[in-house]
Amino acid sequence: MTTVIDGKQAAASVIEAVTAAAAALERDTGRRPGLAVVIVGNDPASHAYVSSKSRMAKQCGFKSVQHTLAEETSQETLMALVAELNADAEIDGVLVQLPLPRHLDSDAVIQSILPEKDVDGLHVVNAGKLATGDAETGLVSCTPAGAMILVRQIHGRDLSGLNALVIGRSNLFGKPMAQLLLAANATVTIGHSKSRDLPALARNADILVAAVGRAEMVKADWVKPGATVIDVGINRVPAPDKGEGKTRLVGDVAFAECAPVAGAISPVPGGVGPMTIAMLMANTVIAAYRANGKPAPKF
Ligand SMILES: Nc1nc2c(c(=O)[nH]1)N[C@@H](CN(C=O)c1ccc(C(=O)N[C@@H](CCC(=O)O)C(=O)O)cc1)CN2
Repeated sequence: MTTVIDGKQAAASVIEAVTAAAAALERDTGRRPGLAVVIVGNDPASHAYVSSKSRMAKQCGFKSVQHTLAEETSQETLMALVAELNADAEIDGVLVQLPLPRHLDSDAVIQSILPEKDVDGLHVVNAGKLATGDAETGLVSCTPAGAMILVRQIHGRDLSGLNALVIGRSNLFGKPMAQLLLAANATVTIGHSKSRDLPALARNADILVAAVGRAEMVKADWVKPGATVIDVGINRVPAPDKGEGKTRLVGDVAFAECAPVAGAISPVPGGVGPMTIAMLMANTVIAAYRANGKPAPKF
């Protein structure tokens, strides 16, 4: 029987623990964790994600600040805002929603966030700490951290002897996911658009993580029987059955055909997606504990 991994339930458990940790910090220090979320432009999906982040931060008992900037915002204005948030003692976490409009240099903006406030885990200092195994002082990118919690539900903390394939090599997901799997002792391969035979690599994987951004690309004959399949894709495709112009959300994995072959599989929606926001809250509470000189909770 295939296990369908419930990301909403896992996210709810993380949020419960974050809320308790935030309340304990406020009791001890009189300070609540503070999260600032910055969005530039008009992308409707990004606005929806940012609203969820701000709402969830409030629900967790944080000070929650949202900065909504116009599409034509200059690099200087955005960097000045990040500098202001870096200097704000009430703000523990700064997140700039991606993607930014094309005229802006995302990397320069992300690298200007103080590493200790980089709750997206994208600063080179945090990426470097992850790569060198420093889990104690760094911050890990939210989606891979969340995906790893789902993997742990199935396999526990030690992945010794298991082959893992991560399809995708982005800084936001593929690279940190591979590092987390490696740190848990898996034998890790990173596949991407230039890999010679992705289906063959996938068939060798006990843990198959798909983050390619191509709707339902992973087919049933890519999946090793009994494998754990983690789908990180978020693709909107036309859904004429729902009415003209309507869309539905699908992952990078063809769920209906892969589920019967897999041992465990995360759905889209309701799998990794909800974990992204939960882990952002976890990173913010971790940053707040550290800023107050207290040992940070683990998630
Ligand atoms: N600065 C960042 N930008 C972006 C990140 C990020 O981690 N940091 N990730 C994505 C978008 N994202 C959060 O920002 C995100 C994506 C998806 C979900 C989610 O809960 N998805 C639901 C479905 C939601 C829907 O119906 O559209 C699910 O999969 O169940 C949360 C957050 C890019 N930008």
